[in-house]
Amino acid sequence: MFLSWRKKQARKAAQARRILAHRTHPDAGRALVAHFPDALWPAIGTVVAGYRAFGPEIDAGPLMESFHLEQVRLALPRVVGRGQPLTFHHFSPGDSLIKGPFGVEEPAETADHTTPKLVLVPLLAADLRGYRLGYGAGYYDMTLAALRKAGSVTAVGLCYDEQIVAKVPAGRLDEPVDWIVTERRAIRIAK
Ligand SMILES: Nc1nc2c(c(=O)[nH]1)N(C=O)[C@@H](CNc1ccc(C(=O)N[C@@H](CCC(=O)O)C(=O)O)cc1)CN2
Ligand SMILES: Nc1ncnc2c1ncn2[C@@H]1O[C@H](COP(=O)(O)OP(=O)(O)OP(=O)(O)O)[C@@H](O)[C@H]1O
Repeated sequence: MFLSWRKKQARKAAQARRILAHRTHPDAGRALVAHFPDALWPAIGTVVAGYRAFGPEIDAGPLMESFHLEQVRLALPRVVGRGQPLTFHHFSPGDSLIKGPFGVEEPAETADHTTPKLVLVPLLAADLRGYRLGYGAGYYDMTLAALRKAGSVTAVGLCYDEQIVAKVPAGRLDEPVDWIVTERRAIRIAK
């Protein structure tokens, strides 16, 4: 069956599961911090891309705040347009943001560009091969492909434990994450 159709079905099931998980674990974003692996904990000055949680996404805020307190440089993505990778821009907690497509908050176009070494990726569903589903626009696939081509980057998917499934439909263009961190554990994806 066509991959796009399988992804659409998987996305539907995953959306329902994520809403339920979000309701069940209101403190999950804080629990993530405790499970973030020491081996990945960024050094002072490292650029880390986070995200502003939208709807039932697991909250990356507490993890980003912990990084900020340790002088890690935070960045957030901006949607440039369909078929184009996201761009990353410096961000500090308290900076004003604007509403982008879907109502996701983003830095203004004028905010300084940066290239992250660590990217926190919001997951809709993921499997133990690191394959993931997102909104379906391919933005993170394109973005990770571009960052990986340009240099070394670590992609850490964040999700509720219930979002991990046996197998996510995946194809040639899908870029797996290197780690998955949930409110319960951290999983290193075997290479
Ligand atoms: N929290 C969070 N931030 C994120 C993402 C995410 O998944 N979660 N993204 C992960 O990709 C990017 C934003 N992703 C988007 C994916 C699709 C559309 C989209 O389909 N927009 C419609 C119009 C929506 C509307 O305004 O009604 C369109 O372009 O047709 C927009 C943003 C960057 N920031
Ligand atoms: N590296 C790429 N270059 C060009 N197009 C791509 C690339 N990666 C994915 N796409 C396209 O993006 C579309 C959506 O991809 P996919 O269904 O994998 O989304 P997703 O992984 O759920 O979304 P996202 O990456 O935004 O979270 C597909 O039509 C796919 O062909």
